[in-house]
Amino acid sequence: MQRFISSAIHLGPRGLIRLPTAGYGRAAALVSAVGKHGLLPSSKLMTVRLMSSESLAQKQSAALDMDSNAASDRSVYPAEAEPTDEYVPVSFESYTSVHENTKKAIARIMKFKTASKVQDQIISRLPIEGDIMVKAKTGTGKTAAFLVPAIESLVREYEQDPERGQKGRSVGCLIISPTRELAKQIASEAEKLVKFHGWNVQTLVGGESSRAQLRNLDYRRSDIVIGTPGRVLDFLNNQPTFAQKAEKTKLLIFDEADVLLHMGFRKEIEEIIERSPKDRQTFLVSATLDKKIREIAPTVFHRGFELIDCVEKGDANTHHNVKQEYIQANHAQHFPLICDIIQSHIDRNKADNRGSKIVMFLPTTKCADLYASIIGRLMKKGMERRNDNRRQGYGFNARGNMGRGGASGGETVSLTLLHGKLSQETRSRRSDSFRNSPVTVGNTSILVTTDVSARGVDYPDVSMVIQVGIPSEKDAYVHRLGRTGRAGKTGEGVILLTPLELGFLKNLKDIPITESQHYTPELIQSLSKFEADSVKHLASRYESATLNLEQEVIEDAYKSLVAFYTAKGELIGNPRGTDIVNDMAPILDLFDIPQPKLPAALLSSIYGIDRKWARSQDQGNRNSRGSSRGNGDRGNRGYSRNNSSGGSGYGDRGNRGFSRNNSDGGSRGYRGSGGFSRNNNSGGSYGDRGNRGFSRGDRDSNRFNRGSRNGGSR
Ligand SMILES: Nc1ncnc2c1ncn2[C@@H]1O[C@H](COP(=O)(O)OP(=O)(O)OP(=O)(O)O)[C@@H](O)[C@H]1O
Repeated sequence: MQRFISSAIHLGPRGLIRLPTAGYGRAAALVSAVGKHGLLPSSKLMTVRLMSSESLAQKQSAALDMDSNAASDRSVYPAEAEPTDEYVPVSFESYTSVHENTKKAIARIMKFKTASKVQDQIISRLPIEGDIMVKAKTGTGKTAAFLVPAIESLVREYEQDPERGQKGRSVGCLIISPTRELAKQIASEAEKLVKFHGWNVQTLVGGESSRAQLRNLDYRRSDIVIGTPGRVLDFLNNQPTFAQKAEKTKLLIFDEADVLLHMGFRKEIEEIIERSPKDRQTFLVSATLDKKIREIAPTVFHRGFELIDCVEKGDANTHHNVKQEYIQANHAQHFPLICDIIQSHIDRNKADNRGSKIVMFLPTTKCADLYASIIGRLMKKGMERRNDNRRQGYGFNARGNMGRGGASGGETVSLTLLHGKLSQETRSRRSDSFRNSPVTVGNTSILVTTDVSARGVDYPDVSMVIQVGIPSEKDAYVHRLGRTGRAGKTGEGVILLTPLELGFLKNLKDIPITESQHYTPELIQSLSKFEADSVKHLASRYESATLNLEQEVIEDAYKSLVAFYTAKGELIGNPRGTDIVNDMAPILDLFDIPQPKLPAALLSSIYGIDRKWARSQDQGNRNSRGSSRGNGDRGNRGYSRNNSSGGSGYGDRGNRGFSRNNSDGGSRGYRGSGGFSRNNNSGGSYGDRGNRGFSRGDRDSNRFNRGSRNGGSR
């Protein structure tokens, strides 16, 4: 057997497997046998080079099915990285193929001593002649892993033709990045790495003056150009001088390729490739290799490529050094719960003599606005608004005591809001401010954001990621979580899921995430009523934090959530429109806000999901007009499916525990949404909670009653 394998497989340098023309079944057998018989150097990961031009596209595509998402199909794919020995870090100094100027920058400016695994996998192969596809976990140093080879490739090119690098002559290397932030971040790392070469780095991103960018291209060196797909394509099509220079580019790199594709840049990628010279080298870098990548690979690579997969077989795409938990809670329970999660995290870090840096993701910008506003105010104590508060959005600077029960003093909490609806300038400023915030003990920085910050963005030392609700696509969970545990550090990850969102867990089958044992339903309930010791002191702050909230802000957040889940239903098992509206309703209940009219476009999307319900919704919209806030008998709010009695549909809202100025405790307690009754002393408000929890089916007076469905579904 061994002799057979040896003759069929050529071991390339550093354990590269070359599969000449063998069919896939055979190749799989061979590779698996190689693994078993230990013919490969165990410390080296496997990569695949497909040598035959025949059915290249098919083969390349098949080779990529090594991603964990394709686990079920694994048996038919050619090569998988068997678990390898622990990677022993290699010092950058030891790489003989890296130019001294690059090494000097790595040591003096970047201050990296040893290469990360993905960096070693690539740099140790230098010089790389062909195309490569790289897969490695988030935060493992992929940026330098492709920048160093790119620089070395340019060094060789300039040695052969010293005039090539001269001002305005050509674009040395073109890097495509999905977002402006990421492009800037890559540029900043590239600038450091080329410092001692005396080269120049340029960015071509939207939101900035094209004229200035063109001027730079004409009059300055363009050794490394990093751009977003839209702007690069615009220049290729409309700026002949740039097109001419780009046509000479020998190295094309797509960073965060999975993100590019998920953001819908496939056409742009194809066009950029179309406009690039055929004798170029192409690198494609990604944290995940999914179906979309498999589909585009044949277009990106017009010849064989090497797959450098640093995620071993059976390993998740997330880090072992990041503990992941999920907590089931509805929106009405979120605010005190989130404060408790944050404060516990701060306390743990404080015990380790560290500060805290937390990224909190929300599904929509409107939600991010609302959560930043409330969490920012809740986390303060004796906080003064920063002088630059207007610039910082909901930036609060807490000076003074914010420890539990007022125990500790001298702590600082800052909160920054960042999402795609802000101007580029504001985004950049806030992003830098969070990046540079200190993580020394006593300092806590919280970034409240959306998926705009999910991928690629490097905020060093993030100690925790809180995901409130699901991301906009399943792989984004890994990317969001990847903002912590970077560069080998530890981190914590928690995702809050409403009953409906629990369906998202099916997408995380390969991810080591478990339900929180600490946040039991009882604890969540007691937190949500501000009864738990850890949050008691927040009750009055919550009162003032929400007192002047505009109804519109809450309505907008609610509508955005309904729209989001209507569009993303697939991720949570395609729920019915009624289920979505029900699941999101606690956020309205919390603030005692009647059901707002949903925009027509959204209604029609929901019609598509659940026509019958949508008809009643339409009717309800008509009926509910004119209902005003503070109206005791909200009765018929229009969304009730099984609720025929106007009066009991919403009944006496004063009973629901969230009512302002309500002294009539009443008896219903309504849903298990937890809550905080302002000025409401009635114990009866939550009287029957214990039994009802999230029960939907048994709510006789629930406007969104789902009929016979799952009573008590917690
Ligand atoms: N060899 C190294 N030694 C120490 N720190 C490193 C090294 N390489 C990278 N880093 C640091 O690790 C962090 C993550 O690097 P980078 O942003 O390149 O990761 P990534 O794999 O591209 O992440 P993502 O998938 O999220 O984009 C950065 O702060 C970077 O400066």
